[in-house]
Amino acid sequence: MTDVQAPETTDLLTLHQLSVRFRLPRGVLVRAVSDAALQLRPGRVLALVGESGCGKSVLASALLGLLPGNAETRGSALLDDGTDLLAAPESVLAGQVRGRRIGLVPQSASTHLTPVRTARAQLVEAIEALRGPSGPDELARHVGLDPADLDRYPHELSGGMAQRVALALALAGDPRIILADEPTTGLDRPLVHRTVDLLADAATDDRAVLLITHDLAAARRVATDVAVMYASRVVEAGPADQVLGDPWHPYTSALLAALPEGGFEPIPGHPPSLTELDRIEQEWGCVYCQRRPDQPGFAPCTGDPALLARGERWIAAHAPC
Ligand SMILES: Nc1ncnc2c1ncn2[C@@H]1O[C@H](COP(=O)(O)OP(=O)(O)OP(=O)(O)O)[C@@H](O)[C@H]1O
Ligand code: NI
Repeated sequence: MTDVQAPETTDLLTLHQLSVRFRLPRGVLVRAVSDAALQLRPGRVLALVGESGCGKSVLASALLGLLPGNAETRGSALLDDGTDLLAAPESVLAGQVRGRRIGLVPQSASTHLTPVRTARAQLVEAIEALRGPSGPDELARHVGLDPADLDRYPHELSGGMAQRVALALALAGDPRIILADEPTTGLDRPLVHRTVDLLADAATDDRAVLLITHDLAAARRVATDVAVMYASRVVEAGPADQVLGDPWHPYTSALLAALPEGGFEPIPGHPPSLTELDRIEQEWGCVYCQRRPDQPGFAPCTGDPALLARGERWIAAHAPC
């Protein structure tokens, strides 16, 4: 009898020490992403959360090869076929990655659509350009849209319908990864819920979803995994229920305390300037220590932000308490 082995789950995307910095005039360096190490797995929704300006969108742009000319990258971002998104030429990124391997859900579905053409015309164009395997009606049904609604112009679509069209467009090239950067900006709470639920449904087809958001409540609703980013670093990552239910890093606790159900306690102070991180890390060990030096029981970290891991969870810099 032969042993039956469970199939290995392959990560669809693996980030190794991904770093991005921007070179500004007069030798100033902006450290936007520092040593990010993350995995996207089929069937899972990874929420990347953190305050405005911590580097979430820069990380997304790095994965899509859409960084501006003054950006420098280090590390790697490997697709399951070995393609390194940081090293691939633009011809590969444009022809094989964007839309085909990674579908992008825009920040604002309604403004993303061309106003003078029906949803169907735009979807058909995307399917043809990406040589997608599904027709427009099939994609519409897949995202819970009545195919007849594809014949509407964008201004005739409700917010929820526009979101569904945007997701259908992102799925047109049948990508295994969906990347959504702040897809709920400006939406009311019920539509936020419907939008993230729709993304979570996309993950159930063995896709991976990377949901970038500063809406922790939305992340909690659908994420299977959470990565918390602060001042360019992922400071804590792991299964969503564990990270959000029992945070290890004080920054994660602080983000949760700022939610209505956490008591609306704003995080004191401000994140540091991303041009100052080298100096702050040298002085304080970790940048979050510098923000909250007066917190009771707060022992500043020393040395580099070494990773502490237990099972699927890990944090940087702060020992789990
Ligand atoms: N081309 C650039 N040159 C210099 N700095 C840049 C450039 N692009 C982005 N940055 C800086 O990188 C940092 C990270 O920005 P990013 O947009 O990734 O933040 P974010 O976490 O996505 O915030 P938000 O939640 O507001 O979208 C910011 O301080 C931003 O000013
Ligand atoms: Ni610290």
